[in-house]
Amino acid sequence: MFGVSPAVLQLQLHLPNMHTVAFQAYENLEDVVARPSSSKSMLTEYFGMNQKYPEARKLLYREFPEHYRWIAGNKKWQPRKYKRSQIGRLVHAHPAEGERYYLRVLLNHVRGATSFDDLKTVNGKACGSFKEVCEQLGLIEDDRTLDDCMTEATTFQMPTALRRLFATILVFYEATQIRQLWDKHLASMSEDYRRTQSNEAALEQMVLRDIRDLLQSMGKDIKLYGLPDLVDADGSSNFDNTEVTEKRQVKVDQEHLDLFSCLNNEQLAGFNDIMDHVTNQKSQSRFKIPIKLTDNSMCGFTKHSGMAELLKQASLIIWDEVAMTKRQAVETLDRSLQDIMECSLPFGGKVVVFGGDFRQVLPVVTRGTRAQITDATLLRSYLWQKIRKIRLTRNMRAQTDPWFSEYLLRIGNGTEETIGDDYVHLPEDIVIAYTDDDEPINKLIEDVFPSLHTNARSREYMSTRAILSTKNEHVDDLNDKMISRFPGEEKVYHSFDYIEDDFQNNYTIDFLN
Ligand SMILES: Nc1ncnc2c1ncn2[C@@H]1O[C@H](COP(=O)(O)OP(=O)(O)OP(=O)(O)O)[C@@H](O)[C@H]1O
Repeated sequence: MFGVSPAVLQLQLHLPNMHTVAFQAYENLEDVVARPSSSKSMLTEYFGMNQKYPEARKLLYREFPEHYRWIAGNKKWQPRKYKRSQIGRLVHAHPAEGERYYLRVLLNHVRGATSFDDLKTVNGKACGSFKEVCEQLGLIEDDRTLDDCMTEATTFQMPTALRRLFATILVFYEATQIRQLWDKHLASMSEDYRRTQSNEAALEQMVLRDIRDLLQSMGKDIKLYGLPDLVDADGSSNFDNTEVTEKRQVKVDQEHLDLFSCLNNEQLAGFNDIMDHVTNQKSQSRFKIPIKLTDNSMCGFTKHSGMAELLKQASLIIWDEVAMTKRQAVETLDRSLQDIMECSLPFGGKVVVFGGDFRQVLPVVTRGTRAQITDATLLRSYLWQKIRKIRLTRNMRAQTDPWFSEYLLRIGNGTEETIGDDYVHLPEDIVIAYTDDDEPINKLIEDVFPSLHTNARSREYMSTRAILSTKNEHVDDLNDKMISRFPGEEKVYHSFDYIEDDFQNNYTIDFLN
């Protein structure tokens, strides 16, 4: 329930010749590269405009969209006839990206650059890198910047993100005062561990171990950086690794354990069946499955990572709502577990429990046919035959309404009488009659959100009801109608784009809004 005004245009940011070029799969790459438009981007054309028009040079790159319109099809900037409120935002660049980050700093401060080389020239003298230009113009200061970077990050990032940032700084920056940086930021980097560990030495070891693992994943050794000694630096671990420690610390609510006594017969039989296969402790998990799935993809953790260790130790893996998961994701986990466990049984011999209902939502296959969607489900996997099926058929959610519960089951099982092939008759009491005006929508809102005006501030009331819709435009329409029924005045919150005396570029736009 919010809007952004004025509209924002994302501005491309790239080093020379590193911009993206779109092409069709069937096109010849040499032809694509030779095409004149392939060498153009928002940034190169911004330089081009500065070469041609002196008035353009008064603007920063990010101010450009307020005065010029980007014509994406022709890849060119065109002066705006009417001033329309659109503002530009340079896409984010992390300091660890090096030159691209410094290019971003420069574009945010230098007006009228006519080329990358022009941007690299200070007082007529060519510099070797964008970083050097930033230093010459006083836009960055080395170690202080790193300290500022960590300090800024502590205000809005979680300790895990801070540890990653610290490791990144070590790898990508030639920081000279690493130990001071460590001492100053250790407390923020260990904040999450502090909840379960009060011993300072042990805390320091926990953070060090994380940093070691992060550095290792970037191909570096923690011993290079002069940090405090790591007790288990040789790998003879006195401690478990982070993933295992965290999961072992998860406390299960008594309330949840007590649910066991309420299980119905089917549920109890299923529970016993599963527990027969499991001896030790439960563990739910996340697997770092890659987004692009192929028949050979593997999970994104290495065999010696914390995640692999956690999976090795897990007695049970639960994967819920598997009906909407592409089978390739499950097959990826199968391959990875076989690899980790060095065992060719399905899932490397681990007990995996899948929950789901194929009568509910199936996987999303973009513009897929019915056959392609079905093919993406676990039902079509080589694994399906090997999976033991436990069926839960009693509807416990609607048990106070046996008629509705039976009705849903009949629809799910395809035994409810249909009109044509696809339509079923809905009971009158859940239908709102359609008329050509706003009346049905108003009635829907009143049925789902009765007395909205008086209840709008109740968290319980607002969080236990929702209206679902098929299209965004309907959602926007419903939102507008509902907001107009809210008590109180509408408020507009403004964000700030820059801090006036921020000469060191400590507060980037992304941080401010
Ligand atoms: N044995 C039981 N006794 C009482 N209530 C139960 C029992 N089993 C389930 N329920 C209730 O039924 C509702 C549905 O349970 P649950 O979410 O576990 O079902 P589900 O099959 O996973 O649902 P979905 O199809 O949405 O995934 C919950 O409110 C739960 O508390």
